[in-house]
Amino acid sequence: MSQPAPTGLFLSFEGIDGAGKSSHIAGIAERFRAAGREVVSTREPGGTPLAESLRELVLHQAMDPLTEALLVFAARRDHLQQCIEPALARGAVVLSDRYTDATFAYQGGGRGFDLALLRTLESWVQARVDAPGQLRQPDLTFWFDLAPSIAAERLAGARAPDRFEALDQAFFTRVRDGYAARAAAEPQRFARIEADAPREAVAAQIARVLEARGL
Ligand SMILES: Nc1ncnc2c1ncn2[C@@H]1O[C@H](COP(=O)(O)OP(=O)(O)O)[C@@H](O)[C@H]1O
Ligand SMILES: Cc1cn([C@H]2C[C@H](O)[C@@H](COP(=O)(O)OP(=O)(O)O)O2)c(=O)[nH]c1=O
Repeated sequence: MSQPAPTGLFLSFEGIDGAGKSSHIAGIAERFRAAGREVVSTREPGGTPLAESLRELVLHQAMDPLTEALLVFAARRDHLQQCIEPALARGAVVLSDRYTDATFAYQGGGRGFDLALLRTLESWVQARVDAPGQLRQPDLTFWFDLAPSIAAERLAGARAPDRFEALDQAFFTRVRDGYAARAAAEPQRFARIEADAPREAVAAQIARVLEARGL
């Protein structure tokens, strides 16, 4: 008798720069490993050698908004094909520090790039081979929501800013609005985390979301 296909799980972590998402991913990975799951921790742009090269360009080279959008989607395509899809097919838990919601928030909201064109790129890049007509989207997205003024205070002096982190609070207000619009459009997929809470309280919110979903 053939075995049923393993069930992978795809979680993404989103929010403006400095919202605190990277601080919690290792703990979540540990939770799933302790439950016996294979965990693949990855990030966007990045997650494969080619996509990491594209990340360097996107974060550090000046370019026009269309070039930026095409590069983040090119990186995502390679990441999906080389890393995410094989991991999900093995039944692994994939934890991705950012995914496509970041493109809608940063390139769409922040840069003001045409959302219809982003949706077209999304439909090309994320088309599923195993499920025709469906796009590869996370099963659950944690949105670390935080006022841009607090994020800026956290990041001040914490690390050298890249092309995005150097932008002003008006940019991050538009990025936050971009996330809010994506969350409103897909409320079942999104879990909004009040990220201005202390670290332990943020971790407790995350644990409650996972428990509520039986994860
Ligand atoms: N809940 C929190 N309260 C205060 N500072 C935090 C909190 N979570 C993270 N930080 C700090 O804020 C900065 C940004 O956190 P980080 O996890 O790198 O954010 P992100 O990955 O969302 O950009 C780091 O210096 C981190 O130590
Ligand atoms: C995935 C993605 C990221 N970005 C931006 C958001 C972030 O500013 C940056 C990636 O940085 P981030 O993942 O926050 O890494 P770090 O915490 O190490 O700085 O890339 C986009 O503009 N579009 C995208 O599609």
